[in-house]
Amino acid sequence: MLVTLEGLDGSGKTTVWERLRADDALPNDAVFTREPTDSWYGDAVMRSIEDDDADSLAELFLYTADHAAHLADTVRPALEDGKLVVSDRYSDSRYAYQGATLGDSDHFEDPLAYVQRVHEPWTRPPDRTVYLDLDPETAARRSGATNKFETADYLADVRANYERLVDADPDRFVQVDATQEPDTVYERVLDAIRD
Ligand SMILES: Nc1ncnc2c1ncn2[C@@H]1O[C@H](COP(=O)(O)OP(=O)(O)OP(=O)(O)O)[C@@H](O)[C@H]1O
Ligand SMILES: Cc1cn([C@H]2C[C@H](O)[C@@H](COP(=O)(O)O)O2)c(=O)[nH]c1=O
Repeated sequence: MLVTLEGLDGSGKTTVWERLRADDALPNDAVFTREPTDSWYGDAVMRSIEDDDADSLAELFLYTADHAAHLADTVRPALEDGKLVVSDRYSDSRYAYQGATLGDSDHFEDPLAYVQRVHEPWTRPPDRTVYLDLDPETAARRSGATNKFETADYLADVRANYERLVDADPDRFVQVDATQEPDTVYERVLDAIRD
């Protein structure tokens, strides 16, 4: 089973993911993974994140290459072994974030739908996605605005894209209010995974 954690920068995904990894409530052979990955594909993505002038379309394909390698090297093998996989960010991050960065492009009428079409023939959709919902101002503040994505204006567009994804697939998404206390957020996420 593939479970993904999604949300704006600063919504608390990594905090929850690290706590899940340390918690014996989940199977002890569960695989904890993340995107961008810890690989040379992920390194290329990180270089792009740090480049304020990176081309948005080129950046989409860097993230997408990282996802393809992540699927081949980590996600599919673990699922074939019957393991639970918990990923901190996954394909919905591309749909929401690159769907927003490509919003200024003349090439696409609906950038989010385009990014989904790029993935559709070969990706492995999550079985459950926990969406940590947070307002863009708090997200920008919590994340420390350390990269070009971490501004309230941009994150407002990303949040609108996440909301569209949640509305389109209500059976897969479980929405958790990320303004709650960390312990409460954690319990809600654990319930969603156990369910
Ligand atoms: N429920 C919460 N309430 C208040 N602060 C929180 C909560 N959860 C996490 N934080 C704090 O917010 C900051 C960002 O948390 P975290 O790194 O887990 O977010 P993230 O979603 O993984 O962000 P990014 O996508 O930028 O990596 C950290 O300082 C963390 O301690
Ligand atoms: C996977 C993925 C990530 N991003 C953005 C979101 C963040 O601002 C950075 C790095 O992610 P982290 O969780 O803060 O380490 O990259 C993106 O735009 N598109 C993606 O597919």
